[in-house]
Amino acid sequence: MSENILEVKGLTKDYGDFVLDKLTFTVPKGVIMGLIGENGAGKSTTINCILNEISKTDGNIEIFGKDYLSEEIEIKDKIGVVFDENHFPDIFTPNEIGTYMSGIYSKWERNTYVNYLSKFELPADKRVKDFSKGMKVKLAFAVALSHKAELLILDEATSGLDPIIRDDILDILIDFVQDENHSVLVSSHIISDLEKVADYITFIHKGKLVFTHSKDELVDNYGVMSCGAMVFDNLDKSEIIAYRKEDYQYKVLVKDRHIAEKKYPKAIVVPAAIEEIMLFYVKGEMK
Ligand SMILES: Nc1ncnc2c1ncn2[C@@H]1O[C@H](COP(=O)(O)OP(=O)(O)OP(=O)(O)O)[C@@H](O)[C@H]1O
Repeated sequence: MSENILEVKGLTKDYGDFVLDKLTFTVPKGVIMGLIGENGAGKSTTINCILNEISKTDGNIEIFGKDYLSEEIEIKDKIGVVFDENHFPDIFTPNEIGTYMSGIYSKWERNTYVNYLSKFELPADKRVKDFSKGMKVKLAFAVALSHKAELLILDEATSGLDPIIRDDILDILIDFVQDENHSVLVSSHIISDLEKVADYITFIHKGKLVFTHSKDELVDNYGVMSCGAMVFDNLDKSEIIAYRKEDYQYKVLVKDRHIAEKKYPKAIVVPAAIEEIMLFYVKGEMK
């Protein structure tokens, strides 16, 4: 059995004016993979292709070592999904949704579901149409976490939640992957949340993969160097990912801050936060 829960190889979706272009990344067992990118980068397109909600133009996707298209029912049974919009018919109550889900998922756990409804303070007998947006998302989490899923796929799911419940959800995700057999693929604009919990980060920009790295590798190695024009002019192009010119100095994103520190003692080099790395790639200039 593969050590990867999800393998995406050369995934391409051509919308004409937008192309998700030969995206390749893997989600190993036991990890939380954060998917980042600007608005319109292609995160939802990637997730929708993975879930076969839209058809791909090209490429290969394997989940649990299997081709989605040939074993969709078995695979869907083991995936918990939360989007930022409501999944459930408005006229149902959480109790009715629980009954319905027990017929959908082979490993539905009513007690777990009832416990999550209580933990998330969701009224079991109120219709979903009268729920707030955050309550609907919490309900989707309760369902996703109550059928012994092995893979959670969350598309911008936590953005509408308050910081307290978001923190609870992050703890739940960390717990979820503890047994080393479960994984999470989570897209989010709240990069600080991903910084807290993700083991890997996959970054898409304008439909193309920028990188897929372990978070430790990013945090340990990437750096932002502040320097004057003289140092900047002498920098080797190959050492720089991108730079931004400020009033009196240059800010430069470097892949290996330890090398930069030694080589340019006059410059100040600090670790790069993931949000900064993303900003440099999207808004920075290349030398
Ligand atoms: N059904 C569609 N037909 C044509 N183009 C589409 C369709 N769905 C998405 N797109 C295009 O694909 C591109 C990527 O959109 P996508 O929703 O994947 O981005 P995203 O990274 O999830 O963005 P956001 O952070 O804003 O949610 C956009 O240019 C969008 O217009």
